[in-house]
Amino acid sequence: MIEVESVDVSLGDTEILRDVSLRVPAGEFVGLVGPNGAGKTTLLRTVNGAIDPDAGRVLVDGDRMSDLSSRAGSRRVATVPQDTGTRFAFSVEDVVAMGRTPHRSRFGSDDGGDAVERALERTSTASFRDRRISTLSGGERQRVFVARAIAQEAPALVLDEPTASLDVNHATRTLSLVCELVADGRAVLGAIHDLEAAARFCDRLVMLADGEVVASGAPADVLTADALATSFDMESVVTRNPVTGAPTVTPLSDTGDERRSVHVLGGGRVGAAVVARLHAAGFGVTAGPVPEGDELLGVSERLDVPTETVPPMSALDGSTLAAAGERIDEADVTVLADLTLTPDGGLLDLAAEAGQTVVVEERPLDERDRAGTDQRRRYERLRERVTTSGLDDVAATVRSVGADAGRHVSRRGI
Ligand SMILES: Nc1ncnc2c1ncn2[C@@H]1O[C@H](COP(=O)(O)OP(=O)(O)OP(=O)(O)O)[C@@H](O)[C@H]1O
Repeated sequence: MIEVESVDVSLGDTEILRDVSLRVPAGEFVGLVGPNGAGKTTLLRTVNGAIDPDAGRVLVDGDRMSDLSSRAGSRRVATVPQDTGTRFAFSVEDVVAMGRTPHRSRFGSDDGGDAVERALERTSTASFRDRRISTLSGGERQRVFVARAIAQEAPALVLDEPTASLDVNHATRTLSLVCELVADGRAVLGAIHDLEAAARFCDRLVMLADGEVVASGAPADVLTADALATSFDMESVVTRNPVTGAPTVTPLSDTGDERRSVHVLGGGRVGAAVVARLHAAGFGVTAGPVPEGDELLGVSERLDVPTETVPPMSALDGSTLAAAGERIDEADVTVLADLTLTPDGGLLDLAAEAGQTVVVEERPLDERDRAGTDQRRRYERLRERVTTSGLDDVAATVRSVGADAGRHVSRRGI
């Protein structure tokens, strides 16, 4: 168990960490996220005993790190550093064997058995065991340092950007391996820049900004658009990864000059993505009507996109339809974003009045179970009328919604 209690750290004249507290119980993987310069590396170096805090304390398995000798400290905490560059011409096997140093007696004996062998196997580095570490690629070298940390057999592990130089396959394998080490009962604290990977593999996240903990808890509670805006100074949309269920952060670029105006009819996941894309691309966006609680509303509130709402499950009344109709009239283009076919067809009537229209669908129409035959026919007729001329910029922007999510985007519509 790693316990960080009200730690302050200054380096030179600069205060780097302020009143930082966190706990990593055995069997838990806690991810440290935050912008460059937030103090993640400094915190990890305080946890592994390389830096003594000016105030507060770090305990590992109940003992204060600053009270332990460096040998005893290394038996408690193993580290995978951010910079794995080395000037020395050690072999891979030598580097992994260094993990055993804190376990060796004064006479050089080590009762760790085949710990080095097992670490080489687990990290798939055995095949280049005799190579000089300096001849490996950055990613291969990083795996060797993970192997060294495994060979160290310490109950706590700190990782500073363990996947920074790894390709997507090795990054996933390395983090899966870290999860196995956690399942074995280790306490792991890792700084991870890749927010999606952090959300997927970590049990909890701690967000650090400007030397302070600004959020901590389950990944979905920490990776909110608000917290990301405050800490990383960026607008983003947070959705769920359809495969892993973990939060996915999509940073939005600066909007620049406003382009043409677009009204988005529809909602849900596709509608939310369409609004975010169009807004990011600089279109003047309006949306609605959508039921309160719709996924689109979360995005439009975040981005200040004017959006009509109706109570959930209620029929669309005349004034709501009239207000939405006005928005459509004012817009240059209307996007039907996975339009739900409401029984009363109110949205279809609105869409039918729209001038230039782009259709984005999550599923082909014939898979829609909620649509009655009449609505389907009207929707099909609507699609027949969809214009494509002059829509290139809007269509290109929303087409990527379909491509990104691997979904169907109506060819006829765009
Ligand atoms: N020895 C030092 N003396 C003074 N300031 C330092 C020293 N080492 C680091 N800093 C500063 O402390 C701050 C935190 O650095 P740290 O490396 O801990 O951040 P980080 O969150 O790990 O950043 P990154 O994501 O870029 O790796 C930075 O502003 C850095 O410039």
